[in-house]
Amino acid sequence: MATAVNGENHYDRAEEVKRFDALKIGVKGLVDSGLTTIPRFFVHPPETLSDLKTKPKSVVIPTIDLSGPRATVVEQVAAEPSTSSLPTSRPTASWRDTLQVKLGPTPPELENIPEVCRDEVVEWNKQSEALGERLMGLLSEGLGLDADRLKNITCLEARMMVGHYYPHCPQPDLTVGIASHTDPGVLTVLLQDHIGGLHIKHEGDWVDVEPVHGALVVNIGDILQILSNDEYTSVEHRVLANPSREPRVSTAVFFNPSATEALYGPFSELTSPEKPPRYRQFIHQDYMKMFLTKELGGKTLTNCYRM
Ligand SMILES: O=C(O)CCC(=O)C(=O)O
Ligand SMILES: [Fe+2]
Repeated sequence: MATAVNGENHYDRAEEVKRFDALKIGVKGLVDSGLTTIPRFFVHPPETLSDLKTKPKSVVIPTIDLSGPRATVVEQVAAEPSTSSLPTSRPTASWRDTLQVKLGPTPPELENIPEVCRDEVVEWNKQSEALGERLMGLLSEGLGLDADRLKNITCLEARMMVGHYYPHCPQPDLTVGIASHTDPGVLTVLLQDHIGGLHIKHEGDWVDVEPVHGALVVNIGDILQILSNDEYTSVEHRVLANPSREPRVSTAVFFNPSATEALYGPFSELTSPEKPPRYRQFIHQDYMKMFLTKELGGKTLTNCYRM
């Protein structure tokens, strides 16, 4: 809504967002209503939009075959390229709808899941739990630690599944599907469909993560970067607003520690006088509170605890 203040157009963004939320139609509802221009509160600032038009660099993102010999897989996992630049948080509206389901150690609460995909959610919960355990074993071994090291500090126990729906965006140059961020947890297992639009930052450039049929995308999160004392680096990523007529759907399973009152910091086995810890220790629930209340003042979680 535009109201005249001192003869100038005053835009009350918070009020507009509130009115949109109250409609409870989501972005899909807007698109279904035949909208051809996007509401102003979805328009991102020029600093976000300027590099959307730069063609992403073509870099082959390695696909690791988990059925290969264990030592080879560990080597491949440990040698993964890391990103060098760090994002700032810019909380702005995104052109997508989401559905969140809390997973293990308790089973998903079925009443929150639309009936049409309950069986799939329950099955993917099982599969992703097993996959998460395998990946954490490989990532632990990649650090030269016991395969159970991450599991033993509860990194498998608090999982969250998020379903993203990115409908067609009539003005994809003015907004984003998800703004640039790093995932705050230990790791994320992402299943994307064939539409595309996911970018990661690699050596300062945006790189397109082209969908590979039958492959999952695994993101290192901020906690794993801290635990590994920077041996692994959390990956900055974003999703473009979807220009295609066909909606894009993705499912992310986030792995987080369940020991909310425990202290986390770089693994002591990885630090020494020559390799001092690069991060302060923190209590996990303080960390999550900072993430959820966005008290980061434009910093990433890794930057907050970096010494
Ligand atoms: O939809 C995607 O491909 C990415 C989703 C994502 O980055 C997230 O949920 O944190
Ligand atoms: Fe993410």
